[in-house]
Amino acid sequence: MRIDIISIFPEYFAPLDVSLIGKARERGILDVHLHQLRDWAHDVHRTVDDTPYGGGPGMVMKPEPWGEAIDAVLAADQDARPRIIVPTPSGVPFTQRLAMEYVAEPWLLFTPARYEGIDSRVMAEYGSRLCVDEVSIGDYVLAGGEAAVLVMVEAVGRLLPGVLGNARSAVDDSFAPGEMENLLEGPVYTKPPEWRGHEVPEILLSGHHGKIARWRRDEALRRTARNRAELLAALDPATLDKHDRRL
Ligand SMILES: COC(=O)COc1cccc(COC(=O)c2cn[nH]c2)c1
Repeated sequence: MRIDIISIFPEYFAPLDVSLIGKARERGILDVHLHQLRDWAHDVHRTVDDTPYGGGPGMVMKPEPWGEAIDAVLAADQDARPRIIVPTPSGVPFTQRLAMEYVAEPWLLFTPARYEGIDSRVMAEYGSRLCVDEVSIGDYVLAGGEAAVLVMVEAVGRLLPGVLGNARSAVDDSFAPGEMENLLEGPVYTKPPEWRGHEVPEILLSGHHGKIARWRRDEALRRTARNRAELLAALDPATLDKHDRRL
C-alpha cells in the first residue's frame, strides 16, 4: 500500500517511522511519502492561507498550492488513482469498517488541513474524477488534521497482512464486523494470577473454552451497556441469544 500525505508540518509524521507502522515500512508492506505543501506556494513568504470570503474568524487554506501539490502527487503514478481522505470535523465518522475499506485500497492520499480548512473548490475539483472522502475521527475540533491522519494511518496500517504478526488477528477486534461488531472489548488479564490481592476471574484459568467465550461476551455486553449504550441499540437482535437477553 502506498500512502501520500501533504501537510505544512510533515515533521508531524515522525511517529510513522516507529513501531508497527515503521516496521511495515521497513518490510516494504507500506510505502509512505510526505510532502511539504509550501513547496507549491511560490510567493516569497510561501503563503498557504488567506482571509475567508464572506468574513468570519480565522483563515482559509488557498486553493492554488493544494491544487499543484495534489497534481504533483497524482503524477507520481499515471496508471493509478489514490483515494483522497480529508480529515475534518464535518466528515463521515471514521470507523473500523471504514478502516477495513481503506486497507483494501492500493493508494491513499491524506490532505490534513490547518486553520479553518481548505478552500472547498479543491475537493470539488478532484471529487469529479477521484474518490474524495471527508472523514471525522470524532466530534471535536483539532488545530489541524495531522493528528487525525496519524490515527487513521495506524488504524488502517495495522490491518495490512503481516503487520500484526500471526499471534494477533484483527478479526477479533472490537467493532470488527461479525460476532464482536458493535461490542466493546471486555477486561483482559495476564500473569501473575494474583496481584495486590486482586485475583484473575477463575473462569479464565479453567481452560473451558466454551465458558470462557461466554464469559467474555457477557463482559463485552456489560461494558458496552455501561460505556456505549447506543451501540447496544444497534445490535442486531438476531445475534442476541436468550442468554444475552437475560443480561
Ligand atoms: C474540506 O475539509 C477541510 O477543509 C478540513 O477542515 C478542517 C477544519 C478544522 C479542523 C480540521 C482538522 O480536523 C479535525 O479537527 C478533526 C477531524 N476529525 N475530527 C476532528 C479540518
